[in-house]
Amino acid sequence: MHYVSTRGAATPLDFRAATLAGLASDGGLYVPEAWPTLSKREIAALAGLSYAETAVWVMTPFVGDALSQDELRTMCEAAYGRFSHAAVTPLKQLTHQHFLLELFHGPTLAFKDVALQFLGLLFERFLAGTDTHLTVIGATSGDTGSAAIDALAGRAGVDVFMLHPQGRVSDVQRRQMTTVLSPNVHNIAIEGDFDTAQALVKAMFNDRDFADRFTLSAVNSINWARLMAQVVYYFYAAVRLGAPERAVAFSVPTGNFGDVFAGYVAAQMGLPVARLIVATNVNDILHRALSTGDYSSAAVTPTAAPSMDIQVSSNFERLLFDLGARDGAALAAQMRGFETSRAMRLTDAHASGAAALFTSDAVDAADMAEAMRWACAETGELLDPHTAIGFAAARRAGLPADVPVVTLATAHPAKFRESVERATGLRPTLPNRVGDLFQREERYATLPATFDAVSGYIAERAVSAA
Ligand SMILES: Cc1ncc(COP(=O)(O)O)c(C=O)c1O
Ligand SMILES: N[C@@H](CCOP(=O)(O)O)C(=O)O
Repeated sequence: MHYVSTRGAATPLDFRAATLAGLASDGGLYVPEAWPTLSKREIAALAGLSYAETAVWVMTPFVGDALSQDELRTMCEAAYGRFSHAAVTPLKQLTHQHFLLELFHGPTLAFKDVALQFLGLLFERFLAGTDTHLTVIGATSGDTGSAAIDALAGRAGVDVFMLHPQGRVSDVQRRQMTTVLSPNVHNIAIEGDFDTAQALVKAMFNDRDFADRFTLSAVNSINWARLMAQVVYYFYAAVRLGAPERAVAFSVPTGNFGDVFAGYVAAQMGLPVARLIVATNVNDILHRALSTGDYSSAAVTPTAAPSMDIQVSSNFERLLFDLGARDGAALAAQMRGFETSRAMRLTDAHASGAAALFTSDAVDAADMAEAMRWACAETGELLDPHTAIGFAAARRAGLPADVPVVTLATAHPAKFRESVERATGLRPTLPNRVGDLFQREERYATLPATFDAVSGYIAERAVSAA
């Protein structure tokens, strides 16, 4: 399997090289040269398999010969062995039609652990026996950062520099990052929003001298391996609800469009997906794009669902590439225009292709709180603000009653205790596994949101390849 860039100009890479590279050298994102498919019989055979074994079968076609199947199995067992629930991502039924897929039983209590526990092991495996030292740079609106740090802290051959928007993540999210004091972990609070942090990360990748000097790599969903590992839980949930004989809909709280793009990949692989509901908060660029064709970015509004406070959704580029006949040169021109004007209109092919699978909705603060109250009163479940947005969109999507609708529960409610308590009157308790988070020492730098400040800080601390 080879990976091509959405902007068409970078050399195609195999799985190992694409994983280590993160972003393509032409500024695009890697996608498989073609979607592998699973037959109906192969999908049916996933029923009853453990999560780790499901992951082996879903990821094998993407990995190609970069790992033997036994190696892949050992890595999946180790990654998912760290989850606190035997099912890894359990399904919970809320009503006749609605289900929650709980993705927050990993070490840092959000869905990012599902991919990052695996990615940490992949980096270790691919670096073993080489003298390469990776400088991982990432941007987080709260959850990717802690999951990546948990997966990479103390690992040989890797330093991680994680940028978060100062004051715009919850206190639990911040502490999960800043209390990890391993020498290879470097937290940076930037004086700006998540979009600015993500743009700085991309700018450092696009500075080829800098990228080569420090052997940059990515843990955000710009890294294909992240998305590949997220495809697995769509299969895992759907076969439990009757796939491949029955189509299942998913409602996905969305910011950077990575999680829901993984659902799109599952559908391309042959999973019968009735609908993908893209649920945003008031930072609704994706809802506007999918409902009106207007992909134009406004200033980010801070909300109670801070991990989705995003107005430039990096993985949307992957969808545009696939729906636009994989014309990298045309997309590169379109993306350059967007980078200058922060505005873009979807083509007819983009709009009609997206409409075939995606529905979208933007959920405001009042409707989010109402979804939390309803779930608590009627089902006894405490939803975190992101999950509540997905659930609100799922309930008002109006899908036929015989279509099961699975809302991805992307974070544990205790990560957002204040918001949950405000809506429901109940304060979720932090699971024991996060321990004495509020007693630990914090360490992070605060920097202006400029390329020079951040790249200079990294250059002083990262290991140079030269
Ligand atoms: C808890 C939570 N829910 C939803 C999202 C949105 O996911 P994505 O960025 O993949 O669209 C994020 C951030 O990525 C998150 O941390
Ligand atoms: N919500 C994310 C933002 C980064 O998304 P990613 O999936 O591209 O890593 C976060 O919590 O950091």
